[in-house]
Amino acid sequence: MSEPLLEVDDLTVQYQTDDGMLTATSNASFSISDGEFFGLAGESGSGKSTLAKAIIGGLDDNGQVSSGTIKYRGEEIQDLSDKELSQRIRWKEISWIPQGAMSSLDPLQRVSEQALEIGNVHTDLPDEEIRDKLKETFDIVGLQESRIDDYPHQFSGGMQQRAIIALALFLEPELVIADEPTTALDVIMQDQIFKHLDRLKDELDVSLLLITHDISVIFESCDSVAIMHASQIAERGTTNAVHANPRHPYAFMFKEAFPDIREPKRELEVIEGHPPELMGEVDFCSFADRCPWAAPECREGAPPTESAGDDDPSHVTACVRREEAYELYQSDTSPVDDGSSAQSIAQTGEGD
Ligand SMILES: Nc1ncnc2c1ncn2[C@@H]1O[C@H](COP(=O)(O)OP(=O)(O)OP(=O)(O)O)[C@@H](O)[C@H]1O
Repeated sequence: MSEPLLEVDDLTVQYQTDDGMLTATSNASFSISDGEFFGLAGESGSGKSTLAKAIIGGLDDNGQVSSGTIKYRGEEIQDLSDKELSQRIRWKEISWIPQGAMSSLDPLQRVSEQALEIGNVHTDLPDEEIRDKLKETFDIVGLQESRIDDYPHQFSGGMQQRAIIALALFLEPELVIADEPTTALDVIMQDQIFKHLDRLKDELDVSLLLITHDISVIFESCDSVAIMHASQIAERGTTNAVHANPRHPYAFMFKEAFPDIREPKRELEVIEGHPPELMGEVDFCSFADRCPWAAPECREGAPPTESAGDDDPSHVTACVRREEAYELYQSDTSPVDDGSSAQSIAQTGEGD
């Protein structure tokens, strides 16, 4: 099998705070292949943006990769200097659409001028070639080539977002990291953006790391998915396997918290409680306090990441009760409560 494009292995990222070390990402592992669309989902504060920033070398000054590796085409890049990352990796190999990117467009500069600035820093290409590349990408994201010299305010919100995607793509990177690229847009605009992302897959063979709190978007547009809760990857695998057969309580409850076009209309799940404060090492399941099925061992060590037990070898979950939790959940949410509900098991301690 060919080497993955990006391989994140056992990655822990921490921030120095006044109260000590905060762990934002704990022992995260996943890989992305050429042309693969990979979705990273989880609620706010789960560590998604931190992972993205660690990959691109854009952590805040108080952040650090404490352990683990990030390999790009087999080369470890987590310790590269900012200069090396800028010269060799950023924009040309991996580009990044940060959260709130719409405000990152400079209102005083034409989009083409912003592209020239990026192109001049990261490549030796002549200006005319940079402009040509931008025109080609404008076309792919559904903007008229003639509009590369417009100012951002001459575009609608959805068009601005597509201009940002064009800026992330025009140097033909292998991997685009898009952090909540459609959050500020209405549903129709979101839909248009995702149609254009599909074209990227077909026409450019680019890989995508799509970060969003909205897992329904990932189920519609990605090949694989990882679901994060409070620094830990709870579950990951192909989108089809995780959609059909979620094993981690956070994975299935989170899935049920969003509408799903593949399924009949239903009430949306509400996940009670809040993620814990993660000071120091996360040597327990970070979902245990919110999980109705938590067993004592969930708090006695970080749960090992193990096969979810289906046909997808990449489908893994970090739950010690992975074999029974979903059945417990279903019996709990079924209309007839026969006394074996998850809540009653959690309350009586039976079944542990
Ligand atoms: N510079 C920082 N200093 C201290 N803590 C930080 C810093 N940046 C992020 N954090 C903390 O790290 C944790 C993970 O944050 P992160 O932004 O990576 O999560 P996220 O899943 O991307 O959330 P969101 O979708 O809201 O951006 C949170 O507890 C957050 O408060």
